Amino acid sequence: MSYRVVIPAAGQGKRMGAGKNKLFLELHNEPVLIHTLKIFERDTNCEGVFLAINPLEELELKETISHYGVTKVKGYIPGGKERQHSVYNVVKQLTDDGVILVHDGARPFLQTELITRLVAEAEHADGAILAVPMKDTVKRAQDGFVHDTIDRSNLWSVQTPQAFKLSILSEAHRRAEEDSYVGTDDASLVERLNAKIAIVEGDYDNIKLTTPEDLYFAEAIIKKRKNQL
Ligand SMILES: Nc1ccn([C@@H]2O[C@H](COP(=O)(O)OP(=O)(O)OP(=O)(O)O)[C@@H](O)[C@H]2O)c(=O)n1
Ligand SMILES: C[C@](O)(CO)[C@H](O)COP(=O)(O)O
Repeated sequence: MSYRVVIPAAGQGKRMGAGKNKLFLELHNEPVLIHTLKIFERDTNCEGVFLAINPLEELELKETISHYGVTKVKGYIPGGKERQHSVYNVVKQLTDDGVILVHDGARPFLQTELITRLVAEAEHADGAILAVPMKDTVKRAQDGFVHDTIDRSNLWSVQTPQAFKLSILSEAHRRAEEDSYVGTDDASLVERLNAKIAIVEGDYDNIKLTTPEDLYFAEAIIKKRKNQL
């Protein structure tokens, strides 16, 4: 099943502390975003990639993408204040209902077979998301003290991609904007439509590069995969 992918790539990378957009940081001599884009470049089911970007980075981005021979990027759309606004800025530009994946530019280790499984699940629900079972105990705190422990048997650590039909994703964002609701993922907006969203078990390699420690994990994942070749 073919799909298009929206990649929010307009963040500032504040928690990474690199003083620039973390998607330009290099992993084994290639920018993080190129690692991510190559996932979709080699997936024949991907019809096109639409990027939410910082316009100030557009020239550098286009030169980088051209240098690495990435051909599937069909749109460079200015991002917004929050990730949600960046995604919606792109979604508003898309036409023709079909499956849309939203995938963080900061998640460069997605495996193609998970995309295939996710898109298949999205066919039979209002959407589908990748997630992995929570490994740590989760507690709610209040004023610096434990308030309660949340039963983690039904808790998932949510990843991207998240897959939806364009019509549903667009309506979810429109409604959220109308209600001034800001969520941390697209599924939380679609949930507000009382939608049925399938969970597809992802893998723990599909990390989001957020803080400096994640770069160590990234090096280890790349080394592991090179050894598997
Ligand atoms: N206004 C924003 C914020 C984030 N993103 C993108 O959304 C993805 C997930 O966001 P996050 O990991 O939070 O990235 P940053 O916002 O850059 O990180 P920080 O919050 O530490 O600044 C990233 O690919 C980021 O580039 C975006 O397109 N527009
Ligand atoms: C969308 C996401 O990656 C799912 O876990 C996460 O919510 C993004 O959070 P961020 O703070 O915008 O990186």
